[in-house]
Amino acid sequence: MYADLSLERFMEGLKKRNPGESEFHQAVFEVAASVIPYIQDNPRYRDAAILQRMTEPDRTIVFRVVWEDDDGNIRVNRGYRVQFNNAIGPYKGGLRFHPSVNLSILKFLGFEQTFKNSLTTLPMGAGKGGADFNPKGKSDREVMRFCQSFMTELWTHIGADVDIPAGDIGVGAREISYMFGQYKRLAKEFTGVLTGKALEFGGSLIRTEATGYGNAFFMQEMLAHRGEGMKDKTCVVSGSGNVAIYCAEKIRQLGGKVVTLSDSSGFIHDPNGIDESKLEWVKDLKVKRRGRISEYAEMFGCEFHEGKPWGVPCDLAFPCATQNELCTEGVSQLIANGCMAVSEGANMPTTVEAIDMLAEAGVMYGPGKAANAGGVAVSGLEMTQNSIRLAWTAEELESRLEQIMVGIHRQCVQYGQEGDHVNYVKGANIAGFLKVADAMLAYGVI
Ligand SMILES: NC(=O)C1=CN([C@@H]2O[C@H](COP(=O)(O)OP(=O)(O)OC[C@H]3O[C@@H](n4cnc5c(N)ncnc54)[C@H](OP(=O)(O)O)[C@@H]3O)[C@@H](O)[C@H]2O)C=CC1
Ligand SMILES: O=C(O)CCC(=O)C(=O)O
Repeated sequence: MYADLSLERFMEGLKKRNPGESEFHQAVFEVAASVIPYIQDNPRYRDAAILQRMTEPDRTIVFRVVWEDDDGNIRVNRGYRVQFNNAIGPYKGGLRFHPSVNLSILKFLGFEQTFKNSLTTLPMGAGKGGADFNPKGKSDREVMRFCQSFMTELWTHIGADVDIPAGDIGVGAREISYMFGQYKRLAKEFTGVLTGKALEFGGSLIRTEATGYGNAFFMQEMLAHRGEGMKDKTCVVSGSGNVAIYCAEKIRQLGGKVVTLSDSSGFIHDPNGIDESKLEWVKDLKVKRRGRISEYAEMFGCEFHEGKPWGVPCDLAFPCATQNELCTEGVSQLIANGCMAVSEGANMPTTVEAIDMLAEAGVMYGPGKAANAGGVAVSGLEMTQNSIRLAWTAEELESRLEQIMVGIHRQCVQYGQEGDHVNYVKGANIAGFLKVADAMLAYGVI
């Protein structure tokens, strides 16, 4: 029935079934382009319609979230959980609170999560959720009331062996704590139903750092594969949230020099490098005071510019803010300045056309589903620790994280080697696909 499976026909069908979901189309296109040729060579996946099944979420839950602001106004938001695929473990993936959140964005994120979680080698399926709620400018009490209302609706759909949400944009330790407290109250049970929890109630050391650290480890592996290292490399990092901050921290520890950070208002350029004490100041600014990155320029006497940081000369680039933040214009600047490699901390930060340009220019490119898998990997380790009711040390966890990132790099090389270079997109997509596809084949037609 699917003997004539072609990328064009597949994408045509997908767009027809999911109209207007441009981010979801983009994420599927990127995977299908490398996986369809593999499926054609391995017809058991084609005949079982595995890719068609993998691109349809198991289910999508959409709900109203009503809460009261500090002035007594009743506010209404929309909440979601997309339970994408549980072939290799319970649904697992973050929650995003941002005004741009819609079904297209959550489906792209849930789809990517399927491959990412498979690459970690841990038993985790894929899900993603969130709400079009904007935590910016809200008081702690407002955020608490929103989180409690959100969880009041979500809690019956999740569970420690069913679906385990975590953080993403706009959801950090504060939000996870409010949601965990409400889950515990409603379910009358204390289980590891969320990850990214505080240490006092079942959280894991290194989870806060994991995505950013993992991204720096992945870059280190790509460089080592070419006989290079991080030492003395000038690095451009975008974002100034959880992923960006800890990516910058690990880059510095590995000997690189980070010269930019950004937020949605613009970027700072500090040619002297963002050292440890400046980074501690940024953590306080972003996590406690919830300020803007422009304040860094005032504090440390450097430049602040509107726009994105890709025009700043660098050896290495780390997009760590959001989807489609690195377009053809930014990639042209990176290439013109001699950038050697891009490693994605964010999910799908580089557009399809920009990825093609990087490949043509021979710039190494680590896609997010491989390079930022460290966060969900340590979430998986948090689940393990919750199950055995033990807490591992930071050293143990960081070493496991590094080994997982080395293993992901190895899988990319195994499936992505093309002549004398590695196609990391192809490698990550095929390696991630195989484990999930084989599990789905084993289950029969469900
Ligand atoms: N947290 C995790 O463990 C993981 C996160 N990721 C991905 O990493 C990325 C960053 O997440 P995280 O650091 O957790 O989120 P945070 O909310 O902690 O930080 C997000 C950062 O990105 C900036 N940003 C958000 N939206 C935009 C936009 N439209 N344009 C420009 N800048 C923007 C924010 O700036 P501002 O404050 O101005 O909005 C902020 O600096 C996301 O793509 C996420 O999906 C991937 C794997 C795991
Ligand atoms: O830790 C998790 O479960 C989720 C991390 C995440 O949302 C992601 O990998 O994009």
